[in-house]
Amino acid sequence: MTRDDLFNINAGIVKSLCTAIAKYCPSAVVNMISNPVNSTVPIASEVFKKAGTYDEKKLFGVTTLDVVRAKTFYTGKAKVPVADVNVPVVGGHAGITILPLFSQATPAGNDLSTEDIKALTKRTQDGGTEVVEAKAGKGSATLSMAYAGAIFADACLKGLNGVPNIVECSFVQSSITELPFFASKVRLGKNGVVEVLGLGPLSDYEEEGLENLKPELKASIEKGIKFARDN
Ligand SMILES: NC(=O)c1ccc[n+]([C@@H]2O[C@H](COP(=O)([O-])OP(=O)(O)OC[C@H]3O[C@@H](n4cnc5c(N)ncnc54)[C@H](O)[C@@H]3O)[C@@H](O)[C@H]2O)c1
Ligand SMILES: O=C(O)C[C@H](O)C(=O)O
Repeated sequence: MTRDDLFNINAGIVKSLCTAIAKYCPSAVVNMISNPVNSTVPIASEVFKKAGTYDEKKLFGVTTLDVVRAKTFYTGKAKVPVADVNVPVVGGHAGITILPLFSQATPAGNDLSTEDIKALTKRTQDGGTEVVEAKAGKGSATLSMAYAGAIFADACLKGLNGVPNIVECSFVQSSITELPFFASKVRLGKNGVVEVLGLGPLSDYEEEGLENLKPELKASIEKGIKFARDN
């Protein structure tokens, strides 16, 4: 099962929860973790627009798990201390839409080959599946989810409390590509998003990944918008 297969069940749940958010806590910061995030965030935006409460600075898709995975796998290969590692992950939160930018990873892992980078990228994209397969029929990808969710929620709270320079990757309304929603580094502040940061310099491999992910991500976004408008 892919995250997209969850659409039929979760789209309606997300829509009803967002309808309640619009009614009872219309100015809340909403961290959307329900899958498929690439569609549920657009669903939420449509529900909030219809209710007149949409604030694009306060709607986030949680993609932190992809960053946690990219950092962990990179650390293992690059032999650098995990506590110091940073890897931006952009695009979306499903399969090839997850695009880790290992060319921007810090500290740099200078001796990583192109094949290493390709393998790390694939492993990050398939991180959830790897857990599901390891559990061998005993359930979903329940590894490090709470950890990732807590990192992102904590960053949002720090931003809301005025702590400066809080930056995390998240799937947000965006104009850094032609797609209306996109995950990239986002600066967080007292009202949610302060700034959606650009992608920075990409390697040829990442440029190719970026172009390859756009059709799937576009379709998932449009599917969410259509669902919200038709239901
Ligand atoms: N974005 C991410 O990184 C990420 C990480 C973890 C989980 N997820 C997603 O989060 C969702 C939840 O995963 P989980 O592991 O916590 O699942 P879970 O089954 O443990 O929990 C789901 C909860 O939703 C409740 N629920 C069901 N229908 C509801 C409704 N109509 N209204 C309100 N609540 C309802 C259930 O009672 C249950 O408590 C899934 O869509 C999963 O794919 C995403
Ligand atoms: O895939 C899931 O079910 C949860 C989460 O989105 C993940 O990346 O593991």
